[in-house]
Amino acid sequence: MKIALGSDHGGYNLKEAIKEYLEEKNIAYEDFGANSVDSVDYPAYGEKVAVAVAEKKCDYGILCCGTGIGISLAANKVPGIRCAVVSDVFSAKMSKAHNNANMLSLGERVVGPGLALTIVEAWLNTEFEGDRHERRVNLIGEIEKKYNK
Ligand SMILES: O=C(CO)[C@H](O)[C@H](O)COP(=O)(O)O
Repeated sequence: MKIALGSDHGGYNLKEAIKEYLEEKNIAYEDFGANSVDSVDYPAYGEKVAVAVAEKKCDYGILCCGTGIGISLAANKVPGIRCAVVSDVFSAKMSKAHNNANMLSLGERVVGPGLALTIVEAWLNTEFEGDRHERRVNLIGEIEKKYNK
């Protein structure tokens, strides 16, 4: 399993903490930046990570910005991406189990590092349940196709 990671300046420190966590767990990752807390614009980082996931260069993507919102909005513009902004463990599990989210987005200004890493662990360790949820996820894909012409 390989994880694509990205952040803006507002999520940089959380991204670094997630890198440490992944290293401890021997999970491979690729860091698409940002590379410091110097101010940058989040859409480029959301896009880079989303493209790596959509093109299957990485299995999953994890994004961080101040709230997790802006960078996820950018990622969700890339076809095939289902990026969930999450700040609790239940939603993290459900975003994978029911929504088959292939990307997770966290807000460094919203969740502390302890909770954020618990969310990452829960998300990575939850499987998509398929069945009726597969039908619904496919319907999301149909909407995407309808408007991406
Ligand atoms: O959360 C974010 C986007 O959703 C950004 O991290 C946040 O907007 C950056 O703000 P600032 O430039 O004031 O540090």
